[in-house]
Amino acid sequence: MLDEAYVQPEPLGVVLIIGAWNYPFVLTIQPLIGAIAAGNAVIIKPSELSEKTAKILAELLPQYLDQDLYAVINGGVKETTELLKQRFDHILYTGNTAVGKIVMEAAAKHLTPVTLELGGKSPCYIDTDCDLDIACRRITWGKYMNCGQTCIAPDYVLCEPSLQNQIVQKIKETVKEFYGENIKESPDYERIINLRHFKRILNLLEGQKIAFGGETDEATRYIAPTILTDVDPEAKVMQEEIFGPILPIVPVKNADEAIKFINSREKPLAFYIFSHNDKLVRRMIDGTSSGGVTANDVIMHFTLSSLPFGGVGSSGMGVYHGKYTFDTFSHQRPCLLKSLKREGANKLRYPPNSQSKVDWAKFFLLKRFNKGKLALLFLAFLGVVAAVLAKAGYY
Ligand SMILES: NC(=O)c1ccc[n+]([C@@H]2O[C@H](COP(=O)([O-])OP(=O)(O)OC[C@H]3O[C@@H](n4cnc5c(N)ncnc54)[C@H](O)[C@@H]3O)[C@@H](O)[C@H]2O)c1
Ligand SMILES: CCCCCCCCCC=O
Repeated sequence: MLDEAYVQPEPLGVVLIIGAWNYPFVLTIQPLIGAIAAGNAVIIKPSELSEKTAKILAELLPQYLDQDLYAVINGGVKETTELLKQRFDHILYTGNTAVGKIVMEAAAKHLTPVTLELGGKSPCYIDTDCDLDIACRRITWGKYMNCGQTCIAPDYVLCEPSLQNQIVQKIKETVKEFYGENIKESPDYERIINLRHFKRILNLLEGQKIAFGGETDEATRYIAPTILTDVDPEAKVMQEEIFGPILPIVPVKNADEAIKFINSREKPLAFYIFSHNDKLVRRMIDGTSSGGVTANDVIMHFTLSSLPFGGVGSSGMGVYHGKYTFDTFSHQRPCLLKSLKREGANKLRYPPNSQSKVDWAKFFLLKRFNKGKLALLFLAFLGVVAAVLAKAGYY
């Protein structure tokens, strides 16, 4: 009561931010803002795959920020491997899980804490009690945005078999509304980042029942918005994060089977559920685990700076966004400021020990007062009297 106790956030020191290519600006600048706010020096390593953004970041940042404190280092695996040999005070890495393990291993050599923003297969459950038109519109937006190359895109849909054909039909209509008759000509429909990823995604289509889309063009790395139906949970397309414009629909009997399905796999970065039934929404949230959740929409939890963003299990560790970025890049230092006066009150903890000291300690630790509210009130009263006396200098 008489001492001062507070938490003082302090900068960690030098922070390394390694970005991914799919949203190369936001995935480096957003953490940078929080790291600067928390008082750190920062090294940014943008992804070499989005080479033009990497170049422009290296050109622009030194024009606005102190070059001694904030540096951009460009390069690929070789340069990043060298960088990771250095000692940092925190590393925030965004990218795939395999490289996440490499980053964590390198960080462990210096006991450097890490925030790993990884990926995974984010499921999307559509309930029968749902406005299918709106659900399919929102899913179409979140799945085909950036050509499916979004960490929190709904990876696959789980629904009762009776919904499957309606979902295909409604997504098909929405794709036409968003991108027109000739999707290839749409200025709003993107392409796959490179040939390696293009081939990887095509490989996932092998042996699948294509209910919509499926057209591809290697020369421009175009893959049409595609839907697969009656997908076998063991199929290749269900074993890895798709990160492309392919939406598998896996029929399940009901919500309980969907929960079991989700829980039998690695913890995803996001979980989506569409339903009018609030109780079901809560039950599915309580019965599963994921980095984040949006109900009756997709992606949008990412946009709220009031919510922490991050993965769990194989989809990552640690969080950022808004104040959470500041916290991630700070040490929360607990400070207790005591006075050198009132030594009498401290005698209880000094030897020689005695039963009476133990009894008094129990008294102050409230052990005796867990039964009656009256006793607690009495103790609070005693505390106030002691504080007043101490302030007045009697103690
Ligand atoms: N959680 C999130 O916020 C988030 C955001 C975007 C992407 N992702 C995930 O990232 C993945 C896609 O990104 P990616 O991994 O293809 O991006 P990427 O290829 O750009 O790699 C990410 C970063 O790791 C570096 N890197 C690559 N190989 C390395 C190695 N061997 N050693 C050290 N550093 C290395 C790259 O230079 C790059 O800066 C997906 O799984 C996606 O879900 C997650
Ligand atoms: C309003 C929509 C904003 C979408 C931003 C999504 C960024 C996802 C980062 C992971 O890939």
